[in-house]
Amino acid sequence: MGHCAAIWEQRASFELTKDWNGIDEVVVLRNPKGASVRVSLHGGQVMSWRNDRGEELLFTSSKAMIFKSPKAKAMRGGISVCFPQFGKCGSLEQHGFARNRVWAIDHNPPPPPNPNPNDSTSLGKSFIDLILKPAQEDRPHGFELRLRVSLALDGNLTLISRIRNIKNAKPFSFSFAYHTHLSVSDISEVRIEGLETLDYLDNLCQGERFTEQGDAITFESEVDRVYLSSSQCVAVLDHEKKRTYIMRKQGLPDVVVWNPWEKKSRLMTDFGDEEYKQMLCVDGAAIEKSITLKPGEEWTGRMELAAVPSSFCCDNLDPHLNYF
Ligand SMILES: O=P(O)(O)OC[C@H]1O[C@@H](O)[C@H](O)[C@@H](O)[C@@H]1O
Repeated sequence: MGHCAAIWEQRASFELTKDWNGIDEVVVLRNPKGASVRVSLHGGQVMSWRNDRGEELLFTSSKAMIFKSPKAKAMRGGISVCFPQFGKCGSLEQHGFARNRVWAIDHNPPPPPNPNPNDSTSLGKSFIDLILKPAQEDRPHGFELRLRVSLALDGNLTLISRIRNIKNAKPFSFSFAYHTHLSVSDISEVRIEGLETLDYLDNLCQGERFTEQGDAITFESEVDRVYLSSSQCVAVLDHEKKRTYIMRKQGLPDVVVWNPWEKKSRLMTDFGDEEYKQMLCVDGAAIEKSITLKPGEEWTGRMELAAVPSSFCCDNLDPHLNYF
């Protein structure tokens, strides 16, 4: 294993390339097996995650508007960062400003505050560190948001966000989500495991609280829910593709599940009428209980995604296990 890691580290690299429209920079991470991840500096948004067979694992709308100016909205698809607000719960634009801003590459990120000796976040991985600092008018103002996006040798994608309240700033509170658009073969063939029996807030019923009735979640109409206090592991099973996405998370107790279904899809200008069939949003999030940071404090939210053959899941997945 040590030998493999050494070879991998020599080869680990990322390329910095210009986006298709020549305006926004995109970082491309590759692993030696051919898996890749593309991250835009616009929004710190993950735009693509491909496995070693070149299959795209994230959904992007064919009508997605690619950022055409620094003020452009987030692209419809991939994984975007919702900060400091989730949805419309606050005075800011939907899902906060972080996904609409141009981030910078962080060439010298500070070490994590409480390093875990077993944490191999950077070991054997290709990664990029990005940073977002507040604009003059931003509230909260005293934050620094760091995002590490890494691609492992096994093709797993990990996002680690660290939000710090800088010294001498006022305490502030925020919500957070990794707005994750998974690519699925057919939404009616998909089910989510790991959220059974949980309470959820239903955004289609003014945020009213309900309890899931104990079955895996399947889809036959619009869904827009925030599942509360979930375990660290959630699985999305795609029967037709025989593929399972496994989401492991830390610091992100909630899980948003969203599919606009037919009627709402038609109202979205950057989304095809039929594309709801090929997309499912499952977001690792901290929404119900907002996070509060005093000056000098830091919060970390980590989400790891794996895409494995479904046979792996049946035999090996226990959503209640601690995978970290
Ligand atoms: O169009 P946006 O801003 O990316 O949001 C899409 C959806 O994102 C989900 O996370 C929300 O729960 C939905 O309410 C929202 O409609």
